[in-house]
Amino acid sequence: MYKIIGLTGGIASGKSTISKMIEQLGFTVLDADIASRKVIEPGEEAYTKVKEAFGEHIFNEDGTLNRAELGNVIFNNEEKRLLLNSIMHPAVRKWMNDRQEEAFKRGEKVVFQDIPLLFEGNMQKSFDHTILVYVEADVQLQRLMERNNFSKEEALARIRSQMPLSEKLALADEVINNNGTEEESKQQLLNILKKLELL
Ligand SMILES: CC(C)(COP(=O)(O)OP(=O)(O)OC[C@H]1O[C@@H](n2cnc3c(N)ncnc32)[C@H](O)[C@@H]1OP(=O)(O)O)[C@@H](O)C(=O)NCCC(=O)NCCS
Ligand SMILES: Nc1ncnc2c1ncn2[C@@H]1O[C@H](COP(=O)(O)OP(=O)(O)O)[C@@H](O)[C@H]1O
Repeated sequence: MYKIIGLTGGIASGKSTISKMIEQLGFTVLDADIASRKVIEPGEEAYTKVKEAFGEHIFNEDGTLNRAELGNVIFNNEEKRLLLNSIMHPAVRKWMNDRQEEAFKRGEKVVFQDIPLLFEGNMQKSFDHTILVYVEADVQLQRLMERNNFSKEEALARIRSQMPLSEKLALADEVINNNGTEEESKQQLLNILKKLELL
């Protein structure tokens, strides 16, 4: 039987950190952030649609997406964010599902999908299990400001565009509390994978 595991959290909660650990154990992890970069390369369908919807000013002179500019637009304007989501998310889902099929054809039995907006998109039914990477709000803010060199306002605008992690707790099957050290989180991950009989 094939298994599909959803890994989620919030911005800077530690999804990539946990994803790396999962990959080191030999599993395939598909990353929705990578998918969202692929589907907006020049020539792709989402590229044309985003250009029509948002205009030339969010693109660089070489035609590539100016990510900082589009980020400034959508993290400060809910209507525009939902518009971008409506263009990007079907393309991201298709990219992820195509890669997943390839992994299963290679003979893999389990695939993880790292999706920041899994619960916002009400996608839990598509997964056999969901794992939430959780941190307290103050830790999330601190780590985001440090990782991206964001001001408090820039960081809060991004955090507030997502469902609070405290609300995601009730929706997840399994939780990794990533407030502590990476080693502590790794131990929690191993326990969950053993419980799910994946190790
Ligand atoms: C707006 C955008 C161009 C900004 O690009 P960027 O500055 O390079 O930022 P990233 O793509 O690395 O995104 C940073 C984080 O913002 C959050 N984020 C991205 N798009 C978001 C959205 N539409 N709504 C809420 N949060 C979003 C994610 O949590 C993301 O990843 P992380 O949790 O792994 O840190 C880009 O985020 C984008 O294309 N977003 C739309 C696609 C999307 O919804 N992606 C999320 C996964 S499907
Ligand atoms: N347990 C931890 N202790 C200290 N720093 C951490 C821990 N987990 C993640 N980080 C750091 O916090 C930031 C956000 O983690 P990251 O894995 O990039 O989150 P996400 O993929 O959810 O956005 C990164 O700079 C990362 O190195």
